[in-house]
Amino acid sequence: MLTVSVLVAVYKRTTVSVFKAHGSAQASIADCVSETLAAIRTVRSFGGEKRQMSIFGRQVLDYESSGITLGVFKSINESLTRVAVYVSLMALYCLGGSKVKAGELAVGTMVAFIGYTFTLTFAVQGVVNTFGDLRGALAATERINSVLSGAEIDEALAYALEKDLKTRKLPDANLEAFLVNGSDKKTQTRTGGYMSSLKSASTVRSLARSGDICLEDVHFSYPLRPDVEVLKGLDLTLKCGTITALVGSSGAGKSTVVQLLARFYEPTRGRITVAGEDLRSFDKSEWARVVSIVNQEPVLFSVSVGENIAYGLPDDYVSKDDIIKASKAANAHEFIISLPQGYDTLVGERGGLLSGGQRQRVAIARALLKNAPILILDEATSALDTVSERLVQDALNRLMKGRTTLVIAHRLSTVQNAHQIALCSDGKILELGTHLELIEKNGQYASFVGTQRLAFE
Ligand SMILES: Nc1ncnc2c1ncn2[C@@H]1O[C@H](COP(=O)(O)OP(=O)(O)OP(=O)(O)O)[C@@H](O)[C@H]1O
Repeated sequence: MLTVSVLVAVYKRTTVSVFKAHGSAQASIADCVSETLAAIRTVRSFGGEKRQMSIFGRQVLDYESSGITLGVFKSINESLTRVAVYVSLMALYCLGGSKVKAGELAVGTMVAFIGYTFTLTFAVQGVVNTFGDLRGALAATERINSVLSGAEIDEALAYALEKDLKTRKLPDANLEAFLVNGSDKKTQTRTGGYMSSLKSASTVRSLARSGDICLEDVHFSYPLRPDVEVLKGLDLTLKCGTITALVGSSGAGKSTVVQLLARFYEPTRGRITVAGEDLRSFDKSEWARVVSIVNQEPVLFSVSVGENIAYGLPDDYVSKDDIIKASKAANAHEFIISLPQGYDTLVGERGGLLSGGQRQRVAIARALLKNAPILILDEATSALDTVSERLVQDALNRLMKGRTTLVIAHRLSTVQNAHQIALCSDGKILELGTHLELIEKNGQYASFVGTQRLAFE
């Protein structure tokens, strides 16, 4: 038994790295598949199928070889354990037999002893096997912890989610008990403190409806590149209910402004306010309810068209009439009813069964249904056919009406129709005014329009 215990200790030390390698080989395969499928259009457009397949093949082979190493370790452990057990039994038979022969031990006692030894042996073997599984689980947990320890807790989001969980009934009582009561004391104290300083949902909505949005001396560096300042003291006011077009060369920081407005990140210095209130005093999930984002490549989920539109209000009951109303305003109703199952037609992985223009109109319908007072629009650069383009533009015009809109503009028509144009360059706003004002100024915007005119049109 002592031998077995020593073997268990040795096994514990030697197998950690083998379990880890096998676990990470498995994770790499999953990463490769999900990443490839998520970016399947890009893979296709670059003819990268073969490359992705060879990466996948290499990872499967790595998984195979780490699996074989793990199998060898497990077999050695099993063999050694068994050898140790049977050697112990043999010693027991020899020693017991000689004692029985010498008349020092009764046969019954020896048989009972052998019986107990077998029971003990199986129990120890069970422990060793369970221990092996435990090693695997510990290696996986270590990996999860290393990911979690690298991520900073977003207090605003943590608070918002926790509050949401407490107010909503979850279908599974165990899940609810785990999620709601699972947060530790430290988190509760921290979010409790945070909670008291947050504005209510109705205040957020009314401020967003009535106030200007101001970016005041905003500095920002991405967490993964803290030494590179992307925004360097950016000032910009988005007047309530008007359209601001943001233009600038690639890498100027336009998308970064959008990410800060959406509060995917917070400014490293400076602040963003709405009606004079710092956005940081709003609960992040409440802020998300007052901002709609329509991207160049809208993300649709692989459910029905109707469900994709209803996703505009994921927590509310949305009637079919509301969905149809939003679709009509987004010029999407006609094409949706011509689909095989109308609003119940599945759109496929990331909306792959719809055309680019159709996907955009579904996304616009979703935003119309959400009816948020602030709109962020990343205008599509990819060319649509003339009819589709007109339908999308028409739907967008309806969507922008009366909302505080920031549009990353790629078309001359959008820029011309905007109430103001902000030219972003090297993380700052360099020029601000209407199209005519900036053309008259004959500065960077004028030359930008001159050189990019074809791209705009
Ligand atoms: N997640 C990120 N982590 C680190 N750096 C980033 C990240 N996203 C963007 N950047 C960097 O920030 C700078 C500004 O990028 P941003 O995407 O805001 O530019 P942009 O004006 O929107 O460009 P484009 O018109 O090409 O989309 C770039 O130098 C870019 O490399």
